[in-house]
Amino acid sequence: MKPVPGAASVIDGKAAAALIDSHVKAGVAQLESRLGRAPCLAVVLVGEDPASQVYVRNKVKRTEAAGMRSIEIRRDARIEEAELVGIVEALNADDAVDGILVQMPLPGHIDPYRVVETIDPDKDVDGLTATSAGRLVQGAPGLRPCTPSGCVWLARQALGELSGKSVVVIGRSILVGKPAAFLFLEQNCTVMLSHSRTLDLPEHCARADIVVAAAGRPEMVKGAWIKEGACVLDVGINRVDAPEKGEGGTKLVGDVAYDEAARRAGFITPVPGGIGPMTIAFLLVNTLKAAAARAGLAQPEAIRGL
Ligand SMILES: Nc1nc(=O)c2c([nH]1)NC[C@@H]1CN(c3ccc(C(=O)N[C@@H](CCC(=O)O)C(=O)O)cc3)C=[N+]21
Repeated sequence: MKPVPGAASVIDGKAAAALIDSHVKAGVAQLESRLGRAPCLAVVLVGEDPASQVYVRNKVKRTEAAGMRSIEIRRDARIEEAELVGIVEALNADDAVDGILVQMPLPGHIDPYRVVETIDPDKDVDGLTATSAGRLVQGAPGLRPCTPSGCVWLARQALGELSGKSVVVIGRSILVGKPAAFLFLEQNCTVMLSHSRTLDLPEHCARADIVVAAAGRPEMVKGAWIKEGACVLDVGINRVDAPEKGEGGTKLVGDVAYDEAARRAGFITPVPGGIGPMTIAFLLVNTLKAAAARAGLAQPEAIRGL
């Protein structure tokens, strides 16, 4: 792909995710006979948050479409921490379960760290446990967080070899910002990890070949900050009021002021239809990887390099 000045190529995350899903499906077919069963992802959803319900439904649908087994465990928001920990322990002990995802956020009376740390690191398809984070930092084999994996994959599609490129990551969350910094470092990028206390963020962005916006603040990254031709990856998914859609209307926007940024960027991901679908694609990739690794089998050819 070649950038056109003044008109960014819009990265189609849905199409990219569909391509990765098809590789996963082929990989499942390659692995299944040696495994003697389908790879299996278990999703645990606590409470009734409507956005979470949508994501979980999408995950289940795409897991099954790729030929994998899906287990969905739903519990009332009043569940006690010990019971939730018990559910995770049972999934750890179940040899037919390859991946465990506990949907965040959890209700306030539950310590998310305690629950996450219960997950067997070899089944940690979110890459959220301290063990997975340590493996990433050390460059050791392990499961990597899905959203940052999607960011790196799309940046490689857009820009090719990433070695030496400068990256500004905005946001230092455990699930996205911090692992994104280390995954781009693994690609030999020069990484700046910025956050709410960073001074002169526009000046840092102006030098970045790749901007990863993951602060959770609607449209905070302005078009004028973006270097001509840069690759802008918008991780934010913010539901905001949209009075133009009538009373009570809402819409989804990212962390990037899209229209402005698209006039300067070489490549940009939209919201929705950008990074979001890639997150689920890499969740499926991780489930397949976990299934192979746990069985002591080689990674299926179809997902090599993912
Ligand atoms: N343990 C855990 N792991 C997660 O990975 C995790 C989580 N908890 N809690 C919630 C967030 C959110 N998340 C999304 C995944 C896909 C889309 C996605 O595919 N969005 C579509 C549709 C958006 C829409 O229309 O609502 C898009 O951006 O095009 C969005 C959000 C994963 N999360």
